Amino acid sequence: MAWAQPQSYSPESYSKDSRKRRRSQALASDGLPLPIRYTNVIFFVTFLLATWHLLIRWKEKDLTNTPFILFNWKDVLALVTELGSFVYLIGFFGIYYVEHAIGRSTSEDLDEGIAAGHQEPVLLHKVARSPPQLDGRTLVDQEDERIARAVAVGELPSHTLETELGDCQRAVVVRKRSAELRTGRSLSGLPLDGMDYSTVIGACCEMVIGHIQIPVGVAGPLLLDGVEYTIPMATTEGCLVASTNRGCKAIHQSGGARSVLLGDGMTRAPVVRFQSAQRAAALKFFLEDSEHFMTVAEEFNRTSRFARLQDIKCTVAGRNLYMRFCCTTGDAMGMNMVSKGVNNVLDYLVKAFPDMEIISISGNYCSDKKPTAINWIEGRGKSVVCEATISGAVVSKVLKTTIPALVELNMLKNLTGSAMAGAIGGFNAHASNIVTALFIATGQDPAQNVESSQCITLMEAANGGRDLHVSVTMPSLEVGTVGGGTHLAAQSAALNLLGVKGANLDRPGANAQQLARIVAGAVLAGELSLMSALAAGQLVRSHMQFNRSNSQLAMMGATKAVDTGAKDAITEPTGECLKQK
Ligand SMILES: CC(C)(COP(=O)([O-])OP(=O)([O-])OC[C@H]1O[C@@H](n2cnc3c(N)ncnc32)[C@H](O)[C@@H]1OP(=O)([O-])[O-])[C@@H](O)C(=O)NCCC(=O)NCCSC(=O)C[C@@](C)(O)CC(=O)[O-]
Ligand SMILES: NC(=O)C1=CN([C@@H]2O[C@H](COP(=O)(O)OP(=O)(O)OC[C@H]3O[C@@H](n4cnc5c(N)ncnc54)[C@H](OP(=O)(O)O)[C@@H]3O)[C@@H](O)[C@H]2O)C=CC1
Repeated sequence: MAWAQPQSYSPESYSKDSRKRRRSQALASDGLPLPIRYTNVIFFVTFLLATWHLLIRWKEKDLTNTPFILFNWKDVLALVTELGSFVYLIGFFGIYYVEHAIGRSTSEDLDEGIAAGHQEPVLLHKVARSPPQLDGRTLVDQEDERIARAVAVGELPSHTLETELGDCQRAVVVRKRSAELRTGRSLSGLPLDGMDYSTVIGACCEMVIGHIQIPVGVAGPLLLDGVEYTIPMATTEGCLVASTNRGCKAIHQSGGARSVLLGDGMTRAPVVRFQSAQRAAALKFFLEDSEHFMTVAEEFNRTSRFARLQDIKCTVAGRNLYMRFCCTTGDAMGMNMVSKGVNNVLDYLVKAFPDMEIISISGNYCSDKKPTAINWIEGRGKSVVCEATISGAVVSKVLKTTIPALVELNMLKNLTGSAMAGAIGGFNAHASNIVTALFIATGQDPAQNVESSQCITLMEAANGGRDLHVSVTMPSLEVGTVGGGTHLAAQSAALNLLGVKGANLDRPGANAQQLARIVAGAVLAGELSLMSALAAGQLVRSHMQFNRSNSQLAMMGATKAVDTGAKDAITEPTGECLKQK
């Protein structure tokens, strides 16, 4: 079996480069969005000038026997400047460099790495104890095969490989091999090459053994709010990209789609318990008081430069209280940010309400990764509505159906059918298809497709029946352009294709909001096309063409042979099975 040659990564060079990069890219503050290296120089020079002026004046007054407390306007200005610069230098310059000189906690390092648009192999910094040994040799000097065997039999913990070897790429090679040895099953189809695993560890995945390939297609151009977008979609469902592409064409030929951002706020809802329902209600009323809200918001906001508390919605169940904190999160999707902020608030609240028992930081009233009515009604992440007016000619020529057929189908399927099924936000044909393909392509959290796909699709005849008005309303689109998997090379390329890569430096949050609009626009295209295919009785035929090709059929034949005969046995020479019985 051909093994990838591990690249060598030096922990020292990582930490030096990253610190330098962070120092050069960090901003002074929200209110002073200049790189910290410039503000440091400006305030340092101002401090020196003011000091120099005051010293000269002091000498003059001494010589002329003028009382020191007689100030002219220049002296007052110099004093104020001196004080201001001093506060800045202590508050920012001092703390910033002291923090970096003494080293920061892993999580803060990670936060800053992400802020700078990079992920760091944070675990690598920690190798500072005596090097681990295997058969009397230091681990790094051992053969990969020997280390893999040690991991396979439990002699060496698998999850410490990155730290012990100080090399993410090599750790992945060794772990993959150890999984083969332990199970006796081949992983030859799982690629190792083509991914920089140092960007994964400490940010996206643990116990890494490779990466999965998902084809990425493009649909479009999608004409949305006057701008053309090429939509990257990662999917294994043949026909999906073709369908979205057709929807984009119909929208484009009808003058484009328009979108409106209705709301923006990520939520986290802890559950706390009291001795009585009365006490639970007391905290609810406390938080509903605007003065208390301001104090709580201060506690929350100090945990991030971007997360800003907007609202707390409380509900009582017996003696338990659920508090749904909602905040803006800049260009990040925001789950870590909102959780960090809520943690701080809980620390504060427990001092004011010592009888409050914190059950969990998440009480499912948030609601993350579950289909719920609260997200559907209140919204979560970005709430977007997107619409288009499709001309009758395009409906018949591009979509191969009629306006009355689409309107009737929408009513009977997306509204009545979904109501009969008891749907929560599932009043659409396949919003999740487009949401998930775009989520995977752009590094979103794929599990959040659950609530992000909540959507109501509406279709009505317009302009006296000559045109079709179509819209999608999506209250819970949870997307970000920084954080999570957005920094990985492939995902970041997809964001770049859409023109929303990374943080928006001029208007923090604008990139993530734009991404949400694009997702809604692509869903509109997908809805139009699938609904048309259903109305025209085209669905099965199109899937036979794009989703069950000849090569697929051949593979299905092969699967039959497997079903009747040999199991998915190992074919690669992976050695004997070392699985512990
Ligand atoms: C497949 C089509 C688009 C053919 O549709 P068509 O109208 O026969 O195709 P056409 O050859 O006349 O081409 C029309 C346009 O479609 C696009 N198009 C056409 N072919 C391609 C292609 N190969 N690659 C890229 N784009 C393609 C392209 O824009 C093209 O214009 P052109 O560029 O030629 O000027 C149509 O039949 C269709 O949309 N079918 C529906 C498929 C679909 O939406 N599948 C989604 C999954 S279904 C599911 O999972 C959810 C479900 C169904 O269970 C949910 C529920 O309960 O409802
Ligand atoms: N903790 C949880 O309960 C859950 C976590 N997740 C996971 O959380 C991750 C996403 O969390 P999320 O909070 O979005 O991301 P991150 O945890 O990656 O946090 C975003 C970081 O980027 C910084 N940042 C820099 N520029 C910006 C900008 N313009 N706007 C916003 N932030 C900026 C933030 O700074 P600052 O430090 O100043 O805020 C913060 O440090 C995903 O991996 C997801 O899978 C998913 C669900 C639940």
